[in-house]
Amino acid sequence: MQEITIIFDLDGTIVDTAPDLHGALNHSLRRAGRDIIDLEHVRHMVGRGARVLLERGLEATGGLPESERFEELVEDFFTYYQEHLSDQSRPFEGVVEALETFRDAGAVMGVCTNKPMRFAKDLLIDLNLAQYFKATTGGDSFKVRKPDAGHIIGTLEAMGHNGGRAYMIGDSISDIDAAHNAGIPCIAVSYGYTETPVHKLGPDYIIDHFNELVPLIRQIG
Ligand SMILES: O=C(O)COP(=O)(O)O
Ligand SMILES: [Mg+2]
Repeated sequence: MQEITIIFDLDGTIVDTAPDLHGALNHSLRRAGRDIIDLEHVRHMVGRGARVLLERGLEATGGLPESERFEELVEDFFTYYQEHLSDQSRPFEGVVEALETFRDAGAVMGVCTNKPMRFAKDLLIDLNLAQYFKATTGGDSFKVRKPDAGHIIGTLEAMGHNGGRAYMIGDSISDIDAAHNAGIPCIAVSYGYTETPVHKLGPDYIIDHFNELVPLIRQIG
């Protein structure tokens, strides 16, 4: 494998975070006197960060409250989620093996997520994944975030990218658009949290299981 740089999305791509996001969202919806939402519905709401997730949850259960109340709920949601980041969230099958293989092959790896940085950092530590990544950037690391090219470019810079081959691996339109906006190819996973199937979102390659990633990258270089 030639020297390669790989940027991974987090939620829905390398870690199945939906169960804990679901738990935190329902905690906040109960606080707001709303109905709770089922897991399948919540899976499709993930992708634009925790704040947008809460916004979407409230919109789906009666609408957004006035802004002061909304900010209180955001704070409460963040506090609860911080304490339950890795209760049930686990790496998808094949992820650890692939990261080991890439590391042994000398690939430089990073994480580019729209999740707030403090959650991303703690979650990767909890799951023993932080060791694989040269840099992690969150939805609040820069002035912009995915799908803006600046989030990918900032992540590449933080990884010390030298201009060689780079790939983005993601599950949503934000990942695919961000990669393309930054001029790098995107490999989409088909099992993630997007409502629209990824084949309709224009990725360069699609994998259905993480164990397809190493052979694919070996093949395309
Ligand atoms: O938490 C989110 O909404 C998005 O996170 P992701 O960018 O890692 O998919
Ligand atoms: Mg994602």
